[in-house]
Amino acid sequence: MIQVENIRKEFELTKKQQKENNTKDKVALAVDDVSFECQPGRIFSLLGPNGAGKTTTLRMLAGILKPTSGSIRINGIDIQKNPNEAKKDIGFLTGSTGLYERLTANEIIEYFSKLYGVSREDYEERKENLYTLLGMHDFQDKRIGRLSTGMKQKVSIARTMIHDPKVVIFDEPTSGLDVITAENIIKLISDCKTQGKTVIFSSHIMSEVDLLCDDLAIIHKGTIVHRSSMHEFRENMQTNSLTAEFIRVINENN
Ligand SMILES: Nc1ncnc2c1ncn2[C@@H]1O[C@H](COP(=O)(O)OP(=O)(O)OP(=O)(O)O)[C@@H](O)[C@H]1O
Repeated sequence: MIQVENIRKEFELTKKQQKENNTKDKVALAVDDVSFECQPGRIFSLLGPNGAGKTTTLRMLAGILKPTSGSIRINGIDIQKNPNEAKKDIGFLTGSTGLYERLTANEIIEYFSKLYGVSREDYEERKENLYTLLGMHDFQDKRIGRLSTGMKQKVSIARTMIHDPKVVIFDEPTSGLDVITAENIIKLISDCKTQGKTVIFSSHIMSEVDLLCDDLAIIHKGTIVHRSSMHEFRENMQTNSLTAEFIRVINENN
């Protein structure tokens, strides 16, 4: 379970950033008073246009960024008070997940499984399942530096899942992937739900959200402008498609 209460994130702007953003403000407010809950066995989608605050929010949930104010609890554990404990339960996938270019996929997956204290038996079994699902056997011994963007994304996903986290946070999980791999990621996310994990992912692809999610929040300019179950969202639509409805909600809050 993820419980988010009134989180806010201000970034201090450098002189250069002030110039680039054409502002005299010393801080930029990226996330403003955001609250929501993600339940185990359900998939929550954080939707929003570019620059809405999705990545910033997810990075705070994963304990990588500190909120300026507000609180986040992962399975009841306050991530700011007990970061190490809370992070044991989290798998976080982001486009900027760093991979050591000189290591192979196998070396990276093994390294992270040891870091999380995964037993040899569990490691072998999970690795085999993930490699099969993601189609990773062919390049498992190649150095990361020689892999394509999509292959690197697969290694990042396997790395995120090797310790079998109870809470899974995916920042635009299918971005940059071919349709076959994207389908496999969708299957992986849906399997997480079956296994009773708490899943949150960010996206701006409505078809993906439609396929997967149980609950959604739409974020715009750092603020939550809609929050409901997917069922309620569909029931109350004022337009004839999910994409049109997403755009309508955004425009209404411009
Ligand atoms: N380190 C930073 N310093 C200053 N401003 C930042 C920083 N990181 C993000 N921002 C600003 O915070 C806002 C939210 O950014 P964020 O990356 O969370 O958006 P997003 O919804 O993930 O966008 P996208 O869909 O384009 O990835 C943007 O206005 C962005 O410019």
